Amino acid sequence: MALKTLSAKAAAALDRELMSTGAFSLDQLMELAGLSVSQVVARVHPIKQGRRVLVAVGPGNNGGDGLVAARHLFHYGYQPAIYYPKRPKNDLYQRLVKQCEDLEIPFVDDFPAALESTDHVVDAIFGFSFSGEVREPFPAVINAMAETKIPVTSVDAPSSWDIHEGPPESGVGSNFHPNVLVSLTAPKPLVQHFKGRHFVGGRFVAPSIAKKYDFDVPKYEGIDQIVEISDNQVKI
Ligand SMILES: NC(=O)C1=CN([C@@H]2O[C@H](COP(=O)(O)OP(=O)(O)OC[C@H]3O[C@@H](n4cnc5c(N)ncnc54)[C@H](O)[C@@H]3O)[C@@H](O)[C@H]2O)[C@H](O)CC1
Ligand SMILES: [K+]
Repeated sequence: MALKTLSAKAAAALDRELMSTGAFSLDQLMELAGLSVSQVVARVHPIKQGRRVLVAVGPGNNGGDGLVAARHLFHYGYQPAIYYPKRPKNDLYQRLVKQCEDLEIPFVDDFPAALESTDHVVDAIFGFSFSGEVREPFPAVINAMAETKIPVTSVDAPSSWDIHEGPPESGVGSNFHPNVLVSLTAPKPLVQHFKGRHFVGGRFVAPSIAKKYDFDVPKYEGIDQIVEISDNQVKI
């Protein structure tokens, strides 16, 4: 099966469709997206390789996926820590933070310092709504993720990459190549520039909606929320 990519515009429209005609709430979609991310981390970084996972959380829904993933990882036995410098006031994010606080997951302020004591990193800073040049305080975070030897799993997009064109030619993000990518619902065109392990997650799209948006739902096995795919399965 050839997996088609979704443009940033189509991915945003799909999200709106799932929450209107699809009758999902944002909480539900984010829970399933974050659950997929947690399953990918557990698959690529089994707990015996180290329990500590640093989750970098951005200001939008990509960040929300990261908060959900941190909660699930805690319940699997990992020791997550969360870097969340820009916190919107909205109720959904506040509830996700409270759920993590109740688990005593630490919130850290100094991302480069936190990188010194972790075994894996989740990049949940920006997803399909990222555009332009990376604004403060995120350039130092992207640079640190680009330079570290610790494996990085990016949620939906390597943060700072253009959703269609991939890594910027110069400046922040030009040298950022995460080890693992979890595309949510469908890969975005930037995957043609991505060389690491690639998974699709977000097992919630009805066939009728996928057909309307002209993409294929990958074949998930059993009860898995994720499926690993190879480069030659993706059609740009
Ligand atoms: N259908 C699904 O699979 C679902 C996907 N989800 C995830 O949601 C993101 C998209 O979320 P959205 O809130 O639209 O945007 P982002 O998180 O990508 O980013 C918006 C956020 O970032 C700020 N921003 C944008 N550009 C910059 C910049 N250059 N510098 C600094 N800050 C920037 C902007 O102001 C916003 O605050 C998708 O990728 C999935 O990960 C959902 O969970 C639902 C289900
Ligand atoms: K990301």
